Amino acid sequence: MKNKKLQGNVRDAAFSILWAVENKQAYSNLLLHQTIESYGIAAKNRGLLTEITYGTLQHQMTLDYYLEPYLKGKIEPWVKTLLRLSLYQIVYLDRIPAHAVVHEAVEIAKRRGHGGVASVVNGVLRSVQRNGVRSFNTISDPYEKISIETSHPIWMIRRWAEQFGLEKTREMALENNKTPLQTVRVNTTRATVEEVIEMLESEELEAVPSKFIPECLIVTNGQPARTATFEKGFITIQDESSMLPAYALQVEPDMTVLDMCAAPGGKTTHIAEKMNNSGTLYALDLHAHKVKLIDETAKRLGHKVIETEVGDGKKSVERFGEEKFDRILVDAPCSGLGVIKRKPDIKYTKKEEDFARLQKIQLELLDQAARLLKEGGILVYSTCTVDAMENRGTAEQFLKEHPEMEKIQAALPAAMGIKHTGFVQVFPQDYGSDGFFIAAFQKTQKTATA
Ligand SMILES: C[S@@+](CC[C@H](N)C(=O)[O-])C[C@H]1O[C@@H](n2cnc3c(N)ncnc32)[C@H](O)[C@@H]1O
Repeated sequence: MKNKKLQGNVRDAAFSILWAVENKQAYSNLLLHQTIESYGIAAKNRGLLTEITYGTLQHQMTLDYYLEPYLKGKIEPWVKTLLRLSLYQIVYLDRIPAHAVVHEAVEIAKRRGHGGVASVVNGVLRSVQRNGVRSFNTISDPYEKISIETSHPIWMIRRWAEQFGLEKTREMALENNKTPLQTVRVNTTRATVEEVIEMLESEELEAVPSKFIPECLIVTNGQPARTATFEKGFITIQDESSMLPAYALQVEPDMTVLDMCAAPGGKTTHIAEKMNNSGTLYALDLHAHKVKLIDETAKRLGHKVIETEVGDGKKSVERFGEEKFDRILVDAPCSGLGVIKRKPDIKYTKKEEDFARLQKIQLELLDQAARLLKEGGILVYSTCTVDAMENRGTAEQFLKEHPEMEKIQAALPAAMGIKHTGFVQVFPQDYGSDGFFIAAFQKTQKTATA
């Protein structure tokens, strides 16, 4: 394939992102921002670029199922990528005329390949246009049907169905293909929710309060990250589920708190707000470049209690000593299956063997946290994933290994109406937020080895 990009062209830009995701295992969300810059995509076309890129990734397996009967012989992988993104527009986007999609695809095929490739692309897309796409009704296996219909790998569907049932799995997989809500957290140390709504309105955005979390706003129109309200530190971009750990921690001013896996600092800064900026809040992360992001956000928001550090949570007893903290959050590195809506590439890059490896890391981090915690202190373990082994399995294993720790009910906002027995799995379809897991523990006695 020739590397002949066409500046300013939305489809060519989408193609280059999708090809890099597939070919170089690049992350779509990071690439999207870079590509908007490098291609010089006009502001009015950015929404379309996002829609085509994410939509094609979200529906990739479904698109392949639709394409298969039309592909004769061997086809180069990049041509398949081009066909997927073109078919996505024909099948899923009503407002774009099919002939325009075919024309653009043929132009890209000519520029990046040659006349022969262009004629294959033209032939396939015109045949689909004429004959339509096949239905899922001929797929008799229920797991395979959900897998193809919602474009999730079959192992993931089987695994979820075994853990949560087929119906819940289907609901979750369908939800994962929806556009995520845009939510922001109001910096309550600086302004009230009402004041922030007014500020956003004065910048021509529309925002409504969430039904579940008092400081959460749902932005229904506009880009909050590009506002003065954001720049001046009145809001943080954060998913609603990610606002739960700061509640579960039950922090109070003047406490000593550790956020063990803190970057980029979404939860650290929320905890600082709940501490009303009084006390000490250590924010640790393994990666220096990510710790910088916590510093930047804390500065923007005007938070003074946060002490950032680059360090390995697995060695944090060595660093801080035992029984030092009133509260600890372990927002652990995880498989991320709760954020598929935002990062659809996760569906295709995760492997089933990842869960055991992640569980091992999480248990090591939690083990350190138990030792760092003062008697009577609270530890919250959270992940942005939906997997029973990784979440509940880790929490249960942790309790087995730590008789000094007791499971307690996570203190979550009452409006969420969560009836739980100590561990909370939020599914993406429950509130339209990310899939998320929270477990809270209290230390009932000193660590035996202390
Ligand atoms: C789920 S993210 C944390 C998100 C963060 N709590 C927030 O709300 O913005 C997990 C983080 O754990 C960090 N991490 C991974 N292994 C770690 C370790 N051994 N010690 C400390 N941090 C680690 C990663 O760099 C990553 O930033």
